[in-house]
Amino acid sequence: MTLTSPAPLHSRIGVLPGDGIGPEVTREAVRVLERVAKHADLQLTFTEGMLGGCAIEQTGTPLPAETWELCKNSDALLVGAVGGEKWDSLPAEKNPGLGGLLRLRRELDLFANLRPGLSYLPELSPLRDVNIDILLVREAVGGLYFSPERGRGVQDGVETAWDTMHYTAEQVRRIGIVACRLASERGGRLASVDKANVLESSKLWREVMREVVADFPHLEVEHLYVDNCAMQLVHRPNDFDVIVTENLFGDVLSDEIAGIVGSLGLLPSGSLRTDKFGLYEPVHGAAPDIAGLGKANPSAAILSAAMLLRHSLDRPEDAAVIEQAVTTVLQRGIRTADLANGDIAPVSTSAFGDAVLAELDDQYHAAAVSATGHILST
Ligand SMILES: NC(=O)C1=CN([C@@H]2O[C@H](COP(=O)(O)OP(=O)(O)OC[C@H]3O[C@@H](n4cnc5c(N)ncnc54)[C@H](O)[C@@H]3O)[C@@H](O)[C@H]2O)C=CC1
Ligand SMILES: CC(C)CC(=O)C(=O)O
Ligand SMILES: [Mg+2]
Repeated sequence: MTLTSPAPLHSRIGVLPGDGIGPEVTREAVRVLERVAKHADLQLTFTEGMLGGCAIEQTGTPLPAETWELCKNSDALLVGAVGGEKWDSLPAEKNPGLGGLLRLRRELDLFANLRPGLSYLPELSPLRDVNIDILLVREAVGGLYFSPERGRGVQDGVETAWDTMHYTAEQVRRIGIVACRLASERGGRLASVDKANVLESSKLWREVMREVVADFPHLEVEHLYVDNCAMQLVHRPNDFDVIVTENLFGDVLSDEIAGIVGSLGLLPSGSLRTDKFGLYEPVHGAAPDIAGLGKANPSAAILSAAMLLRHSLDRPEDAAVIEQAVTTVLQRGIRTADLANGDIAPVSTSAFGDAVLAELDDQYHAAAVSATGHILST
């Protein structure tokens, strides 16, 4: 999707690896971008910053001022993941998720969180006959995660906690328009997901979405309650094209889509606004259960780097080369532990990255050869 002006020739990438497997998978994504830069004559500079639990340990806050400066002085951000048991129950401003990553998305107004779920290899799905190409469009700066009223206390003698789901019509409208435009560029089908039989915020969501889709009469539109959508995704996954939904529902449904594709390690994301700036990160979290073991699948991080090239740097061809390289490596049976089965011995995170780099070299070499005809003279 093109939202505005061309990217500069030299681009500054802010890298926030975060916690758990974040640094392991981000390292592979940076290696891939460096290799693409070499082949495709791109000038990229990478500057690393702290976000999340690692930042709390060093500075006492999940989003330190230096990180904020780095973000403001970058053309795009590559993020790993944040969080861990040690910090997850800290109060909002100290919490790696809420006070770190979510705050960053919100303060940078990165409202359009695109989460593509693609059957890179249909056989990886735990379901039969699945071949999906779903784009989940998640509203990312409103809703329950940014409750204007949240809290905990004793009310009428009863221990109580509360969060409030809050949306303005304008917040719904702008994400709705993005989703309709994307659906128009893709398969022409849109599912708007809410819980309008119960929630006031969802009643508004549905009313506004009905108004928005009226301007896109060529789209085939369905409005689904989120519980039904969760079921339909398993029942008829191939029927979905673009799904648009609010923040919490999108968070949950994107993990479900990852499960349908075959692993959380396969789903990338990009959080965009109306200029070229974007934040790119895997859908998965910090996975403390496998952190430091070299077991993490770096595909989601690498594919997020591809999204960065496509959406922030106007390099769709290079993005496609990365996506093809990841697909080819998976097809060759080179897989990390989350995707290996009895017949396939798993490779490490960095070995998977090496295989993607080798594939990139092959693809760029083949493209150069076919452009010059050089192969005929060797
Ligand atoms: N975007 C972010 O920064 C997110 C952070 N989190 C944080 O991450 C921590 C763990 O949360 P969980 O609910 O366990 O979610 P998670 O996404 O980290 O892990 C869920 C399951 O998927 C596996 N998994 C995730 N990514 C993988 C990869 N690349 N390769 C192979 N397996 C992978 C994990 O090993 C785990 O079994 C928590 O502290 C949570 O707050 C959770 C979700 C998103
Ligand atoms: C910090 C978490 C709420 C992030 C998350 O799970 C997500 O954005 O998918
Ligand atoms: Mg999530």
